Amino acid sequence: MTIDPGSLLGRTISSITPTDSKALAAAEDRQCQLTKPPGSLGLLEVIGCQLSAICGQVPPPVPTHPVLAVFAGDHGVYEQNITCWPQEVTVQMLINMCYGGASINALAPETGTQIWPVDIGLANGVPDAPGLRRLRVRSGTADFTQTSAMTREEAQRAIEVGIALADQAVAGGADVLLTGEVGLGNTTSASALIAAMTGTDPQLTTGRGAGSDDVMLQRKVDVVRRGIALHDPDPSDPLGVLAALGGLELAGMAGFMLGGAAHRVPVILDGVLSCSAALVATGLQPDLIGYLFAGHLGDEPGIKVALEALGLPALCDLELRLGEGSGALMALPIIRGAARVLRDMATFADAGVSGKVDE
Ligand SMILES: Cc1cc2ncn([C@H]3O[C@H](COP(=O)(O)O)[C@@H](O)[C@H]3O)c2cc1C
Ligand SMILES: O=C(O)c1cccnc1
Repeated sequence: MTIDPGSLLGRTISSITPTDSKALAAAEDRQCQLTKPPGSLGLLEVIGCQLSAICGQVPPPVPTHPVLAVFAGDHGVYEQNITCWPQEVTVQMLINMCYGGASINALAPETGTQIWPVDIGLANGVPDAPGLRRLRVRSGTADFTQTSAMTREEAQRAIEVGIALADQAVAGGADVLLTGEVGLGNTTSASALIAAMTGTDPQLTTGRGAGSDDVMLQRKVDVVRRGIALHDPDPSDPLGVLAALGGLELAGMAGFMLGGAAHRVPVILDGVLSCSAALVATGLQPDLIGYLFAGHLGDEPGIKVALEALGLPALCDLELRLGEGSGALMALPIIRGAARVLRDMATFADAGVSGKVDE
């Protein structure tokens, strides 16, 4: 793997350190002193401890300034008839997000989350729209069944767009980052990335995306197989895998994760697209894993495969199959709740509640 150590990606990778094991142990100790049977808050306790390990403090601060970056990109593999929607829906949905009409716009106010729509790789022109960030690296990927989706340089530049956005978000006060995307055809790219990075058969990583029927689903599996046969991707070279199979928005998400971890800020994954990006990003920097939360399980089979490989539990399952960042948004109150438990609960000693009876 050749990444220039002086590049933004190289510097970001080397600035990420493992999460704080002392703070983790202190948080675990505090969980046992709080007025509840130890472990009774289940995953909420695990999340709280992970938040402490991320920021190095017990209790951890309750995240109050969330930013959801929505990376939009088009896919050359669209040509293989792997989605049942017109390609122009990508740009149309990005514009819809700018004007407040997408699912994430409806869900974000519950947590005060800012939405940052980003053109990182749309195929065609994009009209002006409020809040749109124009950071295009190239105009859509190439069809990965024919050639590489993009060059290594483009893959790195797209990752660096994500890193720079995370830098900007944190500089502006963001204390938790959420990953989102839109890109018709992108579940095919994600299935390919997950299959390649985990060595799993594409039949097990490929799902129906935005509503493929049985025939289209089988075509998607075949397309993924062809892509993997053509490129023979090497999981020890995550940048090469990403360049071969795409997409630009997945690269942007990977960078956003790395950028968050470099600032010791938690990052919430969304569905199958961000899970595929997380495999690439943790391949580039394994210590990233301590900063990631898996927002939800969802319907796409690739999510389960990816989360098992990453070793991350999903925080909830609302049977979502939308993307955009919708599942990450729904997980945020759970993460906030976990931080509040460590901050606001009384200890047995403080509250005068008797401890467990020794047997
Ligand atoms: C109206 C609409 C809004 C969406 N918002 C997210 N997606 C989701 O569906 C797409 C992936 O599914 P596939 O791989 O089957 O094309 C991505 O854009 C993803 O964000 C949408 C899809 C549609 C149709
Ligand atoms: O898991 C997801 O995020 C997802 C599933 C289907 C379509 N688009 C996104």
